[in-house]
Amino acid sequence: MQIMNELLKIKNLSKYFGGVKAINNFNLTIEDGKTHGLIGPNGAGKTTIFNVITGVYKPTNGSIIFCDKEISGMKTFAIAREGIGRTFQNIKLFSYLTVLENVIIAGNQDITYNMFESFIRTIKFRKEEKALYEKSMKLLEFVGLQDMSQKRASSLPYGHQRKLEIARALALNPKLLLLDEPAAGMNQEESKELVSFIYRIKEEFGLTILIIEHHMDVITDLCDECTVLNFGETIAEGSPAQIKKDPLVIEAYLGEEYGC
Ligand SMILES: Nc1ncnc2c1ncn2[C@@H]1O[C@H](COP(=O)(O)OP(=O)(O)OP(=O)(O)O)[C@@H](O)[C@H]1O
Repeated sequence: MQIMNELLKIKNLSKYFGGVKAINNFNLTIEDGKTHGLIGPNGAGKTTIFNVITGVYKPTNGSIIFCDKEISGMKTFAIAREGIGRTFQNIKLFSYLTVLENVIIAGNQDITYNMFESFIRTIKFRKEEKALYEKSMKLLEFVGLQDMSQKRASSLPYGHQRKLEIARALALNPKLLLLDEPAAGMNQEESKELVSFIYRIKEEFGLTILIIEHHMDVITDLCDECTVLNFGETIAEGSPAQIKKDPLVIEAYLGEEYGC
């Protein structure tokens, strides 16, 4: 029997905002190399799960083990350094900086020189700056934005801003990538293109992916497994084909047209 590595293990996770139980006793295991979908109606708690995993919120209860290490309660930058990158439902970029500067800032964790070394421009400083520039340009090339490297981030069309956000997440050298509704606002053709793009990223960077998405076609095409949430609790888990047949999921989320 093949033994898979558990990259992420969430145990009995809860996050309450006053009386609102945004997540209640949530459990999830993702094996290395898999793509896992997180779906459910608006307000089900999906983004809160991303925010707790990435340290934006401290959990009320529970544990998050990433690469055999407890990360719940750690600061956001420390969690990113452990190897978790993310994109946001509402794109978050430094809109007044250039496309290249946005990626360079995200990749800053590779830098080891100190302020004095940068002030006198030591060989170490110049070497690391060059490496960071080259890495950032390579990432931009990978996502197809190399010709726009000097443009302001805010001037890019929406689809390109999404790709820039992914390049920024990749600059962190993640093992796990969290994608929050990457196909939001896309038509069917654009979402198909996004699916191929995500497959390409996965292969090139050897990533494991947790994705929140309302487009069921994207979930079906990409995910090995999915978890369906409603009111902060898991109502179903399984392959996309299994959950599409689940009466609870049809009732709470998908509606009758998905029922098989
Ligand atoms: N900072 C906060 N303060 C208070 N309540 C919050 C906060 N963040 C989220 N919530 C509440 O937690 C619940 C889950 O919200 P969350 O944004 O995680 O849902 P979601 O499944 O991501 O929804 P959507 O699909 O609309 O993005 C909602 O009731 C929301 O109002």
